[in-house]
Amino acid sequence: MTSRIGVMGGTFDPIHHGHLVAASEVADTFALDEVIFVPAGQPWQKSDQVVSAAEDRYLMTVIATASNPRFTVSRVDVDRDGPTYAVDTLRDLNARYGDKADLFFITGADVLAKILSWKDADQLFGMAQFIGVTRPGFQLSDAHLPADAPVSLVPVPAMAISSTDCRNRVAAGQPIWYLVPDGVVQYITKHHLYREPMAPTM
Ligand SMILES: Nc1ncnc2c1ncn2[C@@H]1O[C@H](COP(=O)(O)OP(=O)(O)OP(=O)(O)O)[C@@H](O)[C@H]1O
Ligand SMILES: O=C(O)c1ccc[n+]([C@@H]2O[C@H](COP(=O)([O-])O)[C@@H](O)[C@H]2O)c1
Repeated sequence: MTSRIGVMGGTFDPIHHGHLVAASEVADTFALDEVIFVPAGQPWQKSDQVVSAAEDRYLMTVIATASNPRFTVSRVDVDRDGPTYAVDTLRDLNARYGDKADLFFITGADVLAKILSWKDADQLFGMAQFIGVTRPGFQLSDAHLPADAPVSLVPVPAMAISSTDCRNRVAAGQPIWYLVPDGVVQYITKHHLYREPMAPTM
């Protein structure tokens, strides 16, 4: 039988409850068997900002998803050298699963609006179905996509949380409890993340 597998790509710096709620809602709506969270290795469209080490972002994603039996984490983008492109992510995952799985690539409304700027954008829609989820402050209609693009637009519970806000709150000494899973708060504290300016990693 063919599995239905969601692919939730992100920088996850840090992963927060907006990511988790979106993945959970899409898994329910589309009867997905699994959602694979895929932390980006080098998110090239964020090259103007400092991004934490991939290993920290990967480990926080593992911690955040550990309690959900349908959630898994892939190292496929973290372990690939160079800028992270979804076309490589989907090629690697399609090579791994072949005909055994249908892939559903999940993005927020802000990211969906930029998808035509991605590497080999013309190939992407043949490699997975795309699911754009609602996100406070962004309009799904901002994504001007080809009429025949395999994109579904899905409302999810509104979570006005961003990784940027979480980082800024930590730097300002404000709490991030309940914005991110408890284990992620503890990881950030233990590893002193976001407390002071970080050297660029790419
Ligand atoms: N609150 C949210 N609701 C719905 N989707 C979200 C939310 N936050 C992030 N996403 C989506 O999750 C994916 C990964 O997002 P990302 O890791 O870049 O988080 P972010 O909060 O947007 O980070 P940053 O503030 O650093 O830009 C993207 O497709 C993004 O649109
Ligand atoms: O393929 C690309 O060129 C591309 C450009 C920007 C973002 N993406 C993917 O979109 C997902 C969300 O990325 P980000 O940077 O918004 O965290 C993640 O899986 C990225 O690899 C992909």
